[in-house]
Amino acid sequence: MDKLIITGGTRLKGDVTVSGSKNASLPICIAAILANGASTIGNVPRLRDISTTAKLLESLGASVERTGSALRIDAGPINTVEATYDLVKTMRASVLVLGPLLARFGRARVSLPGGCAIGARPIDQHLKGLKALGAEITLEHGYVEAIAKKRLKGARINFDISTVGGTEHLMMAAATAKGETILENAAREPEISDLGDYLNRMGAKIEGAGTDTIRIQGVNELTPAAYEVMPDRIEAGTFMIAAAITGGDVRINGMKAEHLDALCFKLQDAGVEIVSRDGVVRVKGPKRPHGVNIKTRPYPGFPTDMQAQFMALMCIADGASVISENIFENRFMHVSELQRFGADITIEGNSATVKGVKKLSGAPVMATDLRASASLVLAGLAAEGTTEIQRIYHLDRGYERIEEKLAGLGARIERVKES
Ligand SMILES: CC(=O)N[C@H]1[C@@H](OP(=O)(O)OP(=O)(O)OC[C@H]2O[C@@H](n3ccc(=O)[nH]c3=O)[C@H](O)[C@@H]2O)O[C@H](CO)[C@@H](O)[C@@H]1O
Ligand SMILES: C=C(OP(=O)(O)O)C(=O)O
Repeated sequence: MDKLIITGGTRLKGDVTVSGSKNASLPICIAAILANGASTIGNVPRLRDISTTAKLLESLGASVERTGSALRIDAGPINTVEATYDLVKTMRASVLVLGPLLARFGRARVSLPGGCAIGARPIDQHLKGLKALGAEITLEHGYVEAIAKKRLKGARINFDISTVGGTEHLMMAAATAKGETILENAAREPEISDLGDYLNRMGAKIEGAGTDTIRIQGVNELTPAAYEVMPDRIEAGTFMIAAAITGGDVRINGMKAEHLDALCFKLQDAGVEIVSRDGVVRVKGPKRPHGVNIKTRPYPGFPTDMQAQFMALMCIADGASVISENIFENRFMHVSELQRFGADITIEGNSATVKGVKKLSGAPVMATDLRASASLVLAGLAAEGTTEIQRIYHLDRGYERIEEKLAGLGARIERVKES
């Protein structure tokens, strides 16, 4: 197992380029199942979750080849409709194969994803929607079995809560259903619009992706298509905080600033300078940020996937901040690790009060989930002395070559094999 060793205290400076979005690549690669042929998906990051997706698609019979940042996914040869526990347990998004398999083959058997470090994460909204489209669903031996005796049929589906995966899942399943589907109270994350654009490129008729009402006119079939995935807004946000927390001056290339408005406003409130021009976002950190409160919300609110990283920044703020997590019930795993750096944080219910300290000091810590790991890297960059982060396989799920990119900005960071 690899670990990261960081010697903190360097102001980051220079240029960094954002990779393709993990959270858009996953549903888009899975949507390729819907066409009987080969789609080429560009700007797909090299990440552990993407290798898991490739393995999952191959386990169904598809062929997946990578050339540079593009994946060619030939879903023509798919001959199995079962996604096993071994694959689904390592990546929750695997459950999204259920709808496309059901739509194309009339049946599917997919392991229940179960909970994970950040919460229980049920899929009731996904299943409610598939049932509304006419699927018969049974749960047995830890698997969801779905059967559609006839072609799925369009329906009006009102989500009880805002769910990104649920919205994506039903867009895929409804794309080839008979008639019209209307998704109400749909999630509005940019990755949903990206999936909608890819599906439309395949011949789907989807309007309103990115708003809370999505209208889908079912088509008879989808055809393979080429597509370029959007930039990763969470990776971009993480680099913004890396600049802010080190008092650095970093130019971030290839990001879409408009996807990160909520984060940008909060960073500016904290005293961070942000200038966006010609597709480049320049971020200059203050001597010391001010304490700022945040509440995580579905898009366009403050993203839960940036909560841990923002908390790392608040650990060295001048003043206190209250950070409320409203999306996942257990997304404060990083708190006990940040405390090892000397951070002053107390948790009450779904809120953490962070009293900024002047300096963090490097410490041995352990990564517990993807964004928690990113917060430890950020704290390590700001801390005095050396930080060792173990279990960084979590980080490799979502950040492409993070140590190389940070080293390119002057960070003293190296990956070593754990003995
Ligand atoms: C691969 C991917 O894109 N992952 C993102 C996606 O996860 P994911 O799609 O799993 O997140 P959801 O938006 O579905 O979950 C939001 C909340 O709804 C709950 N819920 C969800 C579905 C359901 O059927 N029932 C239910 O109760 C979840 O437990 C959670 O508390 O959106 C999250 C919220 O922005 C992000 O943190 C993840 O990075
Ligand atoms: C929680 C995340 O991913 P996933 O939904 O794949 O667990 C994330 O990207 O921060």
